[in-house]
Amino acid sequence: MKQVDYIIVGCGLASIAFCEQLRANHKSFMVYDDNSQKSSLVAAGLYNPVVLKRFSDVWKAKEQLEIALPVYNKIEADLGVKFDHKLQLLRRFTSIEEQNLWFNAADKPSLEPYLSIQLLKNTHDCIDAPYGFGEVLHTGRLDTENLIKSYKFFLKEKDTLKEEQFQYHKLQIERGSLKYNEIIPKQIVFAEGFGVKKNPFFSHIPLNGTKGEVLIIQAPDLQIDFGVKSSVFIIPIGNNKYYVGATYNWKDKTHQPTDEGLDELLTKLKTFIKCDFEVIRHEAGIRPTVKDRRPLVGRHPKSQNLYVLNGLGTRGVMIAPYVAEKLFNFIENDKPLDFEINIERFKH
Ligand SMILES: Cc1cc2nc3c(=O)[nH]c(=O)nc-3n(C[C@H](O)[C@H](O)[C@H](O)COP(=O)(O)OP(=O)(O)OC[C@H]3O[C@@H](n4cnc5c(N)ncnc54)[C@H](O)[C@@H]3O)c2cc1C
Repeated sequence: MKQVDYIIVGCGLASIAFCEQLRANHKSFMVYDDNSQKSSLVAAGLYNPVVLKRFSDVWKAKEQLEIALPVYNKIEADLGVKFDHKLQLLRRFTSIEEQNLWFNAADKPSLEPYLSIQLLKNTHDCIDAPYGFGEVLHTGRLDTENLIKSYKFFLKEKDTLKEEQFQYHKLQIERGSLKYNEIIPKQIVFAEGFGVKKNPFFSHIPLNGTKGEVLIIQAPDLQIDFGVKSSVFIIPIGNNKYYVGATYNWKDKTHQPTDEGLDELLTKLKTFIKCDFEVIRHEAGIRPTVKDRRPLVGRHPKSQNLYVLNGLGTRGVMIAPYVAEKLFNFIENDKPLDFEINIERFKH
């Protein structure tokens, strides 16, 4: 038998952020991951404090970035791997009206630090952008695939990762004590993303799930070192490769990439990219989205030592460290959870 402070189910962005809380506070833990969900792996990993469709601010963007970036930078330092890449991000305008909306938004105090008031002209032959671009400031890309692979390796070396399915029916709960196979944890945090749908303890939480498909393309003539947001994102990832994404599908909950997804991405991409390219990867994942667009964090209504950390939606990179800190302080320091992230907000 092995006693640990925590079991964590899942090894995506939510789990990694919570593990970092545990490491910082000298708690022992064991992580289970079965590779059943792909959201964190296929994510573009962008962190960007502005909703670029409507030019509005992202919920608690400043606070989240202030917490998130030091967490990722600490992991980089501890693991000796670089994941956080600063990225210049340009919003392609499609009309004069859109340019005007941008400059109006840039006047708002909450957006002023993030929207440059310079109109950038297009100087690249391979891009069609007659109305130019606006630059979003303080943006970057977390290489989530590299982060997760490296983090799993790091956990494995410390014998704190089991690459297997957590089987809910094997969890024994007796008079408040937990036992799972040979592990006796004080608490369990479930961070399974869309996989929580199979979790009998938290299957009631209102997680919708939104499938997203993405492409990696090879485009030697494109030669850009900045990201462009138009009807889709195109983001340079090195060696003439670019990440293109993403689709939003609320009905299909499978992980398979589809012909429809491919068509949609290519059609949108070709509206503003004018050079040849080759698709070298096509992938899909399910974002753990929630109707009110807020995370799902909290304690099981009956079993006091079971917790959930989920609902990171379309912005897991920025939100994960923020909610992980909130959950840790709730469990260990009795700090109440904000109503807007607490699963109790859905109690009737
Ligand atoms: C196409 C796409 C693009 C995106 N782009 C961005 C972006 O640019 N920026 C951004 O911030 N966010 C982006 N996101 C959203 C982001 O990916 C999510 O918010 C985030 O990854 C959710 O992380 P998670 O850890 O909650 O869930 P997941 O990443 O789904 O991780 C859950 C983990 O739990 C494991 N698991 C589940 N059940 C079990 C079980 N029973 N036993 C063991 N393990 C289990 C799974 O294998 C998985 O590893 C994107 C998502 C998609 C799909």
